[in-house]
Amino acid sequence: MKLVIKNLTKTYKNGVKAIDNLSIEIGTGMFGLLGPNGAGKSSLMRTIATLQSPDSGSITFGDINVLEDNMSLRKVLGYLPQSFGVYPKMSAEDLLDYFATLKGVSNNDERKAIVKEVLEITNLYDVRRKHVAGYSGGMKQRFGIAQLLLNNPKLIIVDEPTAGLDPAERHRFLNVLREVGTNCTVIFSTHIVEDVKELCNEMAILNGGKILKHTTPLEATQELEGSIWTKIIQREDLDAAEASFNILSSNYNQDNTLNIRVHALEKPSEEFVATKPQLDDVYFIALKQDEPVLA
Ligand SMILES: Nc1ncnc2c1ncn2[C@@H]1O[C@H](COP(=O)(O)OP(=O)(O)OP(=O)(O)O)[C@@H](O)[C@H]1O
Repeated sequence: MKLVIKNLTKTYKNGVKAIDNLSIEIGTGMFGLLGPNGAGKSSLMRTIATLQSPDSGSITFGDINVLEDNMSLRKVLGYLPQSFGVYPKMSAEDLLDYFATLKGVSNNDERKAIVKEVLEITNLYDVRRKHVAGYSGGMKQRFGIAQLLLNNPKLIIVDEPTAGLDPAERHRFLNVLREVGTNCTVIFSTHIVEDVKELCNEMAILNGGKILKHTTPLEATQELEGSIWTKIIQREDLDAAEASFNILSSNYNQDNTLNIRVHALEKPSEEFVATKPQLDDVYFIALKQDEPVLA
């Protein structure tokens, strides 16, 4: 089923335009919504999840008119907000059983089966009797996925789920999401480029409430083939290099020199070496091109 968003706009009471005439179509699979803090990712996700209304525009999911028929969308929606709040001192198993009851699964055996299934998918079965309140950050996020799977959603929205997770937990979480996302639409927001690279078959870069680019990670990096260059410079030469070249990023080497990455259609100068484009380059170029031009 396809999610189709047309001309969506949302201005908050304080005058911030968080979504700015945004249009996009998202099909089945893992979709990464990448953008810096304040880009409007949460505003967009809350709007799709029917938790807030836009000022104008339309959203449809398959044949559901999302803005006019909130309830139909909620039946097929699984949503994991940025912060899930405080958990009661209940075991994962009991809490999921409770959530399943709230979601209308009244038959005992049916409830037991679905709770077991979601615990297995999220790799929490072995710790099902532990209190969720005592879970690590990564386990809590996986529990968040377990609860949203209870109603067998067709559209899953997860808002910056990897923020604050250590590398091992992040890896485990992404694996769970990958498995879950094989036959439904998953929209996953993040400011971590690596998340999108590892997980998503399609992506958009969002800034200032607008889609700057809608692409696939593969296409986006292929487009830059032959236009990314690196050079090692002395630390004190960075300002001069910034004035002369279109620097996308710079990394310190152990000897205190810097490795700069530059975007240019032709070799910027003799000492530069061509290098393979990365998804970070795509992200930085999109954001740079969106910067206001100062007079
Ligand atoms: N309820 C609100 N009232 C007023 N302004 C808001 C509200 N929610 C968000 N904003 C503002 O709207 C803009 C977009 O915020 P949003 O949270 O959607 O971005 P984000 O990309 O999710 O960022 P983050 O990663 O920091 O959550 C920001 O300038 C933010 O301060």
